[in-house]
Amino acid sequence: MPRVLVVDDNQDILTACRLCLKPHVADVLTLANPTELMGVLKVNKVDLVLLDMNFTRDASSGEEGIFYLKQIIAAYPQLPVVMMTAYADVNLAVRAMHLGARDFIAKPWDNQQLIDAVAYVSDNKHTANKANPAIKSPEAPTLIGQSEPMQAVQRLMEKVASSDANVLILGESGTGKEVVAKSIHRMSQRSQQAFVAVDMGTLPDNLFESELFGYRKGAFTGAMRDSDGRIVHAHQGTLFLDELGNLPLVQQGKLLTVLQNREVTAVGALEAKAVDIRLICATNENLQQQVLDGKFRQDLFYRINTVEIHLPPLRERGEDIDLLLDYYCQQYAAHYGRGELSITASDRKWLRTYNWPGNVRELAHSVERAVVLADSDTLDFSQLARGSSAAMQEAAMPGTTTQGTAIQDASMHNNGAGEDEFLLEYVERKTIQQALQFYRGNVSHAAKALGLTRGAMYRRMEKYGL
Ligand SMILES: Nc1ncnc2c1ncn2[C@@H]1O[C@H](COP(=O)(O)OP(=O)(O)OP(=O)(O)O)[C@@H](O)[C@H]1O
Repeated sequence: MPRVLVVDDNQDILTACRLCLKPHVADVLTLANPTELMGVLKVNKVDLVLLDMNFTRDASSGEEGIFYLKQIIAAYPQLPVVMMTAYADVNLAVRAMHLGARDFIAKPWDNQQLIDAVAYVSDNKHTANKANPAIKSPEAPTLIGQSEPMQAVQRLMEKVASSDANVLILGESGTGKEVVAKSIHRMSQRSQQAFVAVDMGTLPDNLFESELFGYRKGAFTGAMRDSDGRIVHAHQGTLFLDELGNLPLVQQGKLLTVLQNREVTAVGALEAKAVDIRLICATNENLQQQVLDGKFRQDLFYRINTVEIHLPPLRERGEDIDLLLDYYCQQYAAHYGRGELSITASDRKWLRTYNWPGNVRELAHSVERAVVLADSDTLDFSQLARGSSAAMQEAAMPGTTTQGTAIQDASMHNNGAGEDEFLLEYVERKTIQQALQFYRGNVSHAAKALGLTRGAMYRRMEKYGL
């Protein structure tokens, strides 16, 4: 049973959470002052954090909640965080989940919803959100792909795996750079050692050194014990630095020193520690151009790109689209306990020509959504098709595809990549469901709480089959 920390500056909410959760979890810790959050996490073992979005200092923007969420994720990437939002905060909930919150619950909730949310996240604590798992588990999904460009990638991976050469993986977002990194690790002689992934894109500047190099007790306020950094964790294994293109120049210099000397000095330490790591980096930026623009150090670039692997975008992988559709259809059908599901020939034809801006990640999410929403044993991709034509229309004539309310506003900001769309729909559906449950099925009350007209509410209920 999990130990839960509830962070909210409203004492009534803390008391209500404690009373409601106590019989269902190992322990409930409560904290009214969020500035003490990181200190509390340092000295208490906690399995889940329930974090309010809106603190009184900054009552309505949610920025403070986002700020604390980022802090937790940077310092404790595996710790699940469930955000507590208000009904109108659909945008914020989507943003928080993008940043790595595992789930959200909208206020006001009824007790069962709170208990269910905590139980769900603790049961699924290993199914990490994409933005969250900075130290990622080494079980890599199979790299699916038979197309000519993917066969070339496979051949290169096999060659490079047996060496200790540094590898730079380049490709658009969602093309599978992390899957490739994990596969190389698995095929390498280091496979029995750690695979440590660090998302440089979400690592705050001020935590760069302490996270990567570690720190000694007393090195700075709050450093209450010695801590090894991620590089030491990866000793004898593989260190995967994701989103390297975003690293500021000063930090590039520090990283280069470690790579050159093959040793790290923890913050506050007098002596360096020798490390033996295999380095794999990934980025969707054009690093060569960044070198030319003076944004990326040339010496670091040469050190990390001993072997470069270019992952082609999904739209250039031809028959792989069919393979991936089948693979994910099977996976999700099994996961959601559905029987055999199929995709019509005409849908397949369209899916082969769709340009998949979010690449394999978008395909996986689209199939998952279609499986979840399937009313028959044939998957329906019309939502994806509608989304893509709306996005094209929006690109051609901005402003023509959007309307008014809080919930509709949220979709305006998220009409781009498939992942955003998926999260938005998840958040929207769950918020509506929760409001209906809270108001015991009274549509008018729920619609009012959500800031929707009854018509808009019914349209959404129909869309989500509620
Ligand atoms: N060839 C593939 N076969 C099966 N699954 C894949 C493949 N490529 C990617 N995926 C899946 O697609 C999703 C995105 O992959 P991954 O995170 O490796 O992409 P990425 O290029 O690292 O993205 P980003 O640049 O956004 O970090 C994951 O769920 C991954 O399992």
